[in-house]
Amino acid sequence: MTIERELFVSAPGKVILHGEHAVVHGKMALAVGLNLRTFIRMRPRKDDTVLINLPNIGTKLRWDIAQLQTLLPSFQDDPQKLEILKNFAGIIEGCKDTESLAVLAFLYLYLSICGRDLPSVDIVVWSQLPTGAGLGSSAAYCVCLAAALLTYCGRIDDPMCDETTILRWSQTELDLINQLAFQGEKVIHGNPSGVDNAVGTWGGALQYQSGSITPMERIPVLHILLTNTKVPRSTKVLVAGVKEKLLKFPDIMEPVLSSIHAVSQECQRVLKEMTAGLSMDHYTVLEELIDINQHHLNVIGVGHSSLETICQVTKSHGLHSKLTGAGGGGCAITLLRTDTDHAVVETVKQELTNYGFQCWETSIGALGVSVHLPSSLTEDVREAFSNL
Ligand SMILES: Nc1ncnc2c1ncn2[C@@H]1O[C@H](COP(=O)(O)OP(=O)(O)O)[C@@H](O)[C@H]1O
Ligand SMILES: C[C@@](O)(CCOP(=O)(O)O)CC(=O)O
Ligand SMILES: [Mg+2]
Repeated sequence: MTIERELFVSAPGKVILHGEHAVVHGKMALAVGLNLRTFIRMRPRKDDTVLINLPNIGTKLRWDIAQLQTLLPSFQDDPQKLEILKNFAGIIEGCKDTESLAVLAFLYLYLSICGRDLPSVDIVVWSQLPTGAGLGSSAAYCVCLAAALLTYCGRIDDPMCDETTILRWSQTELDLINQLAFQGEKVIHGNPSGVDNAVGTWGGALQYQSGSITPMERIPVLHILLTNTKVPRSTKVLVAGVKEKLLKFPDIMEPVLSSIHAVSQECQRVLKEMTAGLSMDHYTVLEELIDINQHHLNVIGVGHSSLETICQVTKSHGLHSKLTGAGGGGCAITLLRTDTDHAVVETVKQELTNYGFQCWETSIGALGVSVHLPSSLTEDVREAFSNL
């Protein structure tokens, strides 16, 4: 039974503190939810069509449910036949970004495997996250779609059972959302580790390794400067490049990935120690780990001159930075100490902005995937959706 009301769902972006790329090869990553979110609004329709509006990638189109159903036989044979979905998503509208629509088609058709009818709905996805910048926009998109579609078709409960503001699902339901979102990430990334959709689902801070998710119950409030180089890049291409290098130089690359794993472990130990009593020595270790990991990420081939500029500018002011996410451009994080002079931060932000980068201060840790009452949405989100 599909729900017959407007549904608002959101999921956070993420910052990987340590472990990007190594986590694809079975090492540990530490990742935290980011207070920039992706939102999906789903409204019932009665005309057997699906209206899709994805303003962040400039895509707006309509599918007939009947068109989707023509894909079912081949999809049910082998859901991994993603080319069918990409062709469907691409040819129908000549859309430049078929991955997003292929994810949508994939998740829609997955509902049929659950024995659910394909609902006729109006879907709008709008994000506060820059896409393709290393902040997990793809995962936030997949988590929102998975949660909204599973709720809409009644596969998981509608948490909006009473009129409170932000509600969430049970652990079992969150597991299902995460698994389906991971399938969506495979369409976009090709070979994702699953860390991004895990953080999008559960939020907070977590340790991730080979599918095992360990929430980091208590971590200190870390302030970071997030800088977007605005250099576009594709996570899928970068992940494939690291795999190629690993196959070409296994004896050289494996020790580097193992060292990144050790950096993640040491960072986790220090963060835990900080919750028992914070000292400036802790920050010194965190800064050393950032420098070591950034060096390793350059060695495995995912650095970029724009990221090096961020490292040099911040280092000239005594701050330490590393890329976050797939690298090759996108975003970097800079650790701000509790005793970092605000004037220094402002100077650094100005210098980085002069390079054309976008900077914003934030703190780590954000709520995972959530349902919202329209009245509980913040003004900027309400304003964005009012025009869509
Ligand atoms: N809000 C959105 N609407 C539609 N598609 C999105 C959105 N956010 C992300 N995507 C999809 O995810 C892709 C970016 O994923 P990726 O390369 O992994 O970068 P990121 O670091 O942002 O996760 C986009 O090209 C698009 O296909
Ligand atoms: C590079 C990687 O470790 C993180 C990718 O993050 P993003 O898509 O750039 O936000 C890939 C993965 O873990 O799936
Ligand atoms: Mg991604």
